[in-house]
Amino acid sequence: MQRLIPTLRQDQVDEALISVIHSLQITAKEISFRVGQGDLAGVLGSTLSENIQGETQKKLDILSNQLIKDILLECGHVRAVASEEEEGIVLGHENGEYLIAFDPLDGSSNIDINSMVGTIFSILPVPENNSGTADMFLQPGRNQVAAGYILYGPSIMMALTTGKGVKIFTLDQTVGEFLLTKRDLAIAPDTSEFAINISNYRHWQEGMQLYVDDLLAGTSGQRSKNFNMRWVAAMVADVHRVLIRGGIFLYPWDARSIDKPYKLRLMYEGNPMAMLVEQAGGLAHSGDMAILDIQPTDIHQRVGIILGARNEVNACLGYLKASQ
Ligand SMILES: O=P(O)(O)OC[C@H]1O[C@](O)(COP(=O)(O)O)[C@@H](O)[C@@H]1O
Ligand SMILES: [Mg+2]
Ligand SMILES: [Mg+2]
Repeated sequence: MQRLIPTLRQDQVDEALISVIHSLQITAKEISFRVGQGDLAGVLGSTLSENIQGETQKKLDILSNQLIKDILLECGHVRAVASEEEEGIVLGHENGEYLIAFDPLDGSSNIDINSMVGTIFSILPVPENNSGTADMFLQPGRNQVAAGYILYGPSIMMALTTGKGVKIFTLDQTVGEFLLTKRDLAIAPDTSEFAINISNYRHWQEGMQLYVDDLLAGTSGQRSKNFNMRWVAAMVADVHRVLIRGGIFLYPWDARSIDKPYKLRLMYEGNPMAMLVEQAGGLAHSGDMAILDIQPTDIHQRVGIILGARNEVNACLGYLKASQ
């Protein structure tokens, strides 16, 4: 089986970008070791602090953030990083060619129950102005040169796209190398599996409620088809399932809180997952437009997410449109 770095060279990925991905590979090994040790490494549980989103930080959120930041900033090709756990950007090398936005630990609520968590990353080019401010990051996801995630599950996997399809690498813990285990992932256009946190039903727009009503009605409803539901409560794991066996994943607009109508973040959750999904032939939409076409205005902005099987995403958008 082929190793990660030679695979990237074969795909003619730029050496500077390979070096950034190599650094991410190191962080993956460091974090996965600590996740695996769990209580033995004293990494479970919450801290007394909150992040910029006002969410209580888990010990592993902080530790993963620090590890990724330290390792990426040592790589001479990183101009700056932006993280879910950092209010502002952190500058790296003045001549670095890339910007990395990341969610150091996605699915934080799963940490203490020994369930799936992951790291999500988005790699953007440094724009011409190279201003050294957060503005450098405010580029549509379409500009991403690479995106992916590391899933700390029963096995440790890296899903990666550099714009030439999606590949999955699995960490061989006996040699400490990520090996290519799947290539050319393709999401089937139709599905009968959906993922949404249905406890938010009463807060959704009418179109979303009607769409989910029809999924639940199965063969007795308009869709004349039964649907199955899954919810891991870690986007990284729910999207991984969509990439591997198809499906649709939704975290739509909801009216729980006026200043937070969306839960998930654009720069380090929506954009990287949207690039992976589009590269696998699926669709990724916010409810208003393709996620990758959104012009960001803030590194921590939130976004609606409807992604996965092409025909199913279009079916959902049809309900939203019809109820407007
Ligand atoms: O609490 P809910 O509605 O199940 O939300 C789960 C969602 O929240 C998240 O855990 C948010 O990510 P973080 O853990 O990085 O804050 C997503 O991974 C997941 O899809
Ligand atoms: Mg997250
Ligand atoms: Mg997180």
